[in-house]
Amino acid sequence: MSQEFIKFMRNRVSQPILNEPAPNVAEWELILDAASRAADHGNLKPWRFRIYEGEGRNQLGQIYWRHAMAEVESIADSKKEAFIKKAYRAPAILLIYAHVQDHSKVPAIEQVMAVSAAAQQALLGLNALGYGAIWRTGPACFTQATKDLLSLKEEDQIVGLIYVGTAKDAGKKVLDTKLSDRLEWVRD
Ligand SMILES: Cc1cc2nc3c(=O)[nH]c(=O)nc-3n(C[C@H](O)[C@H](O)[C@H](O)COP(=O)(O)O)c2cc1C
Repeated sequence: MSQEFIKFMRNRVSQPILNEPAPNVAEWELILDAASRAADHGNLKPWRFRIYEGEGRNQLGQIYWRHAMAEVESIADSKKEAFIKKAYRAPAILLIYAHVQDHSKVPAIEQVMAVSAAAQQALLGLNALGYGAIWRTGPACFTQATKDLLSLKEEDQIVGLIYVGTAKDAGKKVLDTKLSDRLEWVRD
């Protein structure tokens, strides 16, 4: 098991082209329950998950569009369709965000880090059940306008939108990690 698991992690890839099916409810619960075992200082469970699927994706697309209208001066109405379509690039989209609490020992950054760890666990869990996924963000994830449109609180922090489905290209090349350029040992 251990070598297999290491190999599984080592060969993880993101999948940009995603078709049906996406996980069913039981699979989502299994994956997100496992993701909820991410390292978590203070056991705050700062992660929050929201899944957009089916016509629910329209709500997200509308948010993409309304955000663009708020941010870009004189954006043409003809662009609306393209923004809505962004939310239909995968059969399901997992919004993962941190619900950051005021805490004497666990600063906000650590809470966001814990949610980031949960997002990575979710990626691995999705892959383990045979689904493809890609973690996306973008500047729009970090504006108060987006938080308002998503009905998030001011102190919340979006960590990612994970697009999920079944990979079109299951044989995507796994890149070299170039670990040796990034690893140092301190021995004496
Ligand atoms: C926080 C975060 C945000 C990301 N945002 C985007 C994004 O908006 N668009 C994108 O194409 N890739 C984004 N990526 C990168 C992809 O998720 C993916 O890692 C990258 O395409 C490399 O593919 P690989 O995971 O197969 O090596 C993001 C990754 C992280 C960790």
